[in-house]
Amino acid sequence: MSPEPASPAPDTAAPRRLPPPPPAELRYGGRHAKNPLTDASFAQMCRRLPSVLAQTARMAWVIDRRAVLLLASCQLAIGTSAAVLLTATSRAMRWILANGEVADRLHQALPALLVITCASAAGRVATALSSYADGRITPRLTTESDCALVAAVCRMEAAARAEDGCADRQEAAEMGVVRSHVMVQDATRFTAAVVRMVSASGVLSVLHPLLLPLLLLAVVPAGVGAVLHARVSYETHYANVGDRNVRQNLRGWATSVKFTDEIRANGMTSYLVFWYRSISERIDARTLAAAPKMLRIVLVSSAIGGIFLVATWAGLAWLAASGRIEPAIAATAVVAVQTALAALSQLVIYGAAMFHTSLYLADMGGFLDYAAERAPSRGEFTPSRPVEEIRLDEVVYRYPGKETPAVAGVSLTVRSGEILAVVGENGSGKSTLTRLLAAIFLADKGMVSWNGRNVADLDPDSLWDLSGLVPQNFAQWPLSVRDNVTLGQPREAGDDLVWRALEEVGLRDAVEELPGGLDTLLARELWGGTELSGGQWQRLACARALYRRSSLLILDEPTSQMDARGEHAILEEIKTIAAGRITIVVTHQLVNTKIADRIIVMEHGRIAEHGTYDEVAHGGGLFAELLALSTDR
Ligand SMILES: Nc1ncnc2c1ncn2[C@@H]1O[C@H](COP(=O)(O)OP(=O)(O)OP(=O)(O)O)[C@@H](O)[C@H]1O
Repeated sequence: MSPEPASPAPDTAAPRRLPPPPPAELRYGGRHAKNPLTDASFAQMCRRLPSVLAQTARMAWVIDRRAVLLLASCQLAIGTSAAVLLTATSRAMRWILANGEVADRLHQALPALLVITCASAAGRVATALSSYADGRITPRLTTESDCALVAAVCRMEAAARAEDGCADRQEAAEMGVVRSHVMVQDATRFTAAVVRMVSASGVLSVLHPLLLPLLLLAVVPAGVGAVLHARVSYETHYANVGDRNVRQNLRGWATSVKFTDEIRANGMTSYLVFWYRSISERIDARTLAAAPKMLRIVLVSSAIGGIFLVATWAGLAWLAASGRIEPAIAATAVVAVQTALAALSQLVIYGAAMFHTSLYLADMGGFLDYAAERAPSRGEFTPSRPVEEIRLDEVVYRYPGKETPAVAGVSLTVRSGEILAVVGENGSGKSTLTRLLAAIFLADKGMVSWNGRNVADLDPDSLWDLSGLVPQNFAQWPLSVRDNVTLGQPREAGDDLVWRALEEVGLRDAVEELPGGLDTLLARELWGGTELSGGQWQRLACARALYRRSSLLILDEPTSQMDARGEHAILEEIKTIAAGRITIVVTHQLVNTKIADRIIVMEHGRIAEHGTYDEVAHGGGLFAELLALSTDR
């Protein structure tokens, strides 16, 4: 007897591990937008400040006019109190430094001292009121910017979101929202500094014309330094946009409860931590590389400013020592120089901050314009109800950046009451076809029409009012069960319709068992939330589409996670309600296509076969081959 052939030994030796690959290098700079700093000169940057101020004022004015008026009055009060304070100081000094009895001199100086006290108090009150006004504007300003950004992204054409660089632009725009937290505060402090500086300079010029130019020379280098500093900082930010976008995305995935199992059971934790750290360190490296440059800017500008400041004090000492100004005037000049110096420093700091903010606001404004240009610019016709017929004529659609079209010349007509099944191998264009049928994408070539009218001429909101879609990757909204079904569009019949939709997908019992019934929050990661199983979530996604009772119902792999009972229930329901609507079912479960009146088989973006179940199952083509493979076990 010949020996049994030895079966191959199981491969028990663990393959040698290699170090994980570093995260891909992503660069935003220059490819998708122009760095605004490339050609910006210092003068151009300074010229930008009034427009930033005006932009801030305009944005704030829309939000709270009274608070803006209060802010403006406070700035005026702060400036006036500074001027009054300096003038009164000069008067008080004259008496205090005069000859005579101390009591007499103090008595004479008393009115001026009282004015100083009142001016200081008024200045403080105005400062307090101005931060109150800022507190009234800033939160709403940030909310407005944030909401504008979210709305712009939500309203863009779906196809535009796939454009190269769209996500990076969006990430850059997010920084504009972050900076809107400080823009009013920076603008307020900047204008307060301007007003205070003007008052102090006025007083100083009156005291001696030489003092002001010297003082300006002391602060201008700091101003140039601060703006150059902001420029380097923004350049670093700009270089980091791409990496920050990816990091932010990966952070969401790595820390989401939804992927906990996959990350752990596939041993991915260390890689994710390594990946996150690597990309963070790369961002840090760019930031740190800019630090010596920033240090040089600060040191050089401070040194030049310091030399001029010493010259200012020396000049003042010389004027006093040579008797060119009285000691009382010299004493006032000391206070005025200090005041003007502090105001100028603030002016420089907040001017640079505003300039810095203006760069981020420009990114945000740029993105909002970009998104507005990509908002649906379709016609305004309202589609006639119900949708009786959808027709595709030689429709072609290619994703941005792809060589070949995902749908490459499809002609098709579907009518109300019909169930159309779409099958085909992965990547053959089934989901893209459903996006074209639902007018989520507009055809690059050819035409999709609803009831004879080109979908490009129809108002998208009224059009989508007539459709219901269960996509392949449906959302698991962190909302209550009720809101997950109604998607924020409750009907007059109230919860009855919600329960009916849940019943139709066989989810009623499970929802009744939830602690809060329809009110249960479906988000385990949120306090008080609970979670459904994968199949239950899919049933809920189907319930959403059924609840809409729409003229067009599209189900893309609606039962892939369901048990046989759930799948059967849903297919039965689809058949029951098919009479009043167009139903499109995309599926890889070929047996499920038996419920369809017609089947189309997609291959490389085209319809390869087309007919009833019996016709395609026995046609000897791709469908028959796939069917045979699905039963070959
Ligand atoms: N957002 C996108 N951006 C770029 N290309 C895309 C995008 N979505 C799909 N594609 C490409 O379009 C082609 C068709 O994809 P589609 O999702 O329509 O296929 P499908 O038949 O639904 O596949 P599956 O059975 O895997 O769901 C594929 O080559 C795919 O890579």
